[in-house]
Amino acid sequence: MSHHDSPTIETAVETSEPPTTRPETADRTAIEARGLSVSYGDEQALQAVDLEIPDQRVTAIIGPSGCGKSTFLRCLNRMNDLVETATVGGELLFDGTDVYGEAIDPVALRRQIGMVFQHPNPFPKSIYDNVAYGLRIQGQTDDLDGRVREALERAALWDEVEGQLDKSALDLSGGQQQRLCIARAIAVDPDVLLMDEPASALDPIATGKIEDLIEELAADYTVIIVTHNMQQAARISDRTAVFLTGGELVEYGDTEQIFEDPASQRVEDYITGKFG
Ligand SMILES: Nc1ncnc2c1ncn2[C@@H]1O[C@H](COP(=O)(O)OP(=O)(O)OP(=O)(O)O)[C@@H](O)[C@H]1O
Repeated sequence: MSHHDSPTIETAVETSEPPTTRPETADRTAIEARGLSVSYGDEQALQAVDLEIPDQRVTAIIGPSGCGKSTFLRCLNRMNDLVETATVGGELLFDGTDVYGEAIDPVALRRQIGMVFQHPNPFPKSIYDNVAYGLRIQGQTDDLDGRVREALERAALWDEVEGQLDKSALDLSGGQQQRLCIARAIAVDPDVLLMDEPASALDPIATGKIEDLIEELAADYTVIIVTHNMQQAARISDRTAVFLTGGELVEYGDTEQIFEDPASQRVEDYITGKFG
């Protein structure tokens, strides 16, 4: 731990505004990693990560390319199961239950821990059918219209698509497609939303809408976002975890503290753009 004599670190971000206005209630832990390690074959991608992620907050995962951000995210809903060479060690608890324990059904887990990807990936179906998809699979078809509408409202898309739900999802703009993917993810009422660079393929206006939406979603969901964009992490997250090369979690804390007064010199160098 290094200490700074002067608080005047020139960071690349503007952090004078508090990132959220949500009431500060005692944080409940939604996800806890204890010594979580991941390797792909011989290559270690995460090194014994200890991390407690609070419920109903936005947690940002930042760090340079290849530092294991996506790997960490993909552990949380066991997407790494789909990578043959991946081995996972240590412990990962979701609401106190071992995510890699025998009692866990990965399909059921992914219903509780939804995911939104970098590039919007709606199905080549209507707007309605995209949102209804998971609900139909789960047999939750009573008041389907109402549920579809509610998900679109929560994803801040309803006003733009009302009256045209039969239109193909592929005819929407990129930003609308991403909000549709968020609607599709929240329609099945998950607890956690994982977002892997959800705005990096979007223009600034569409990005702003996604950022506003993410802050709103944290009222109901635990949101974990991987981003390359430090200003974005500073704007929308409550907590920030900084991973550095080799899959090491170097620092984790309140976003304001991480950006204004990081404990680690390496994190300060990364945030101020000295590398990465
Ligand atoms: N499916 C895979 N098979 C083998 N190696 C992988 C696989 N996925 C990731 N890796 C390796 O694991 C390390 C961490 O990758 P990961 O994608 O988690 O990093 P990241 O921080 O998300 O990177 P980026 O910011 O570039 O998306 C990298 O060295 C990467 O090459």
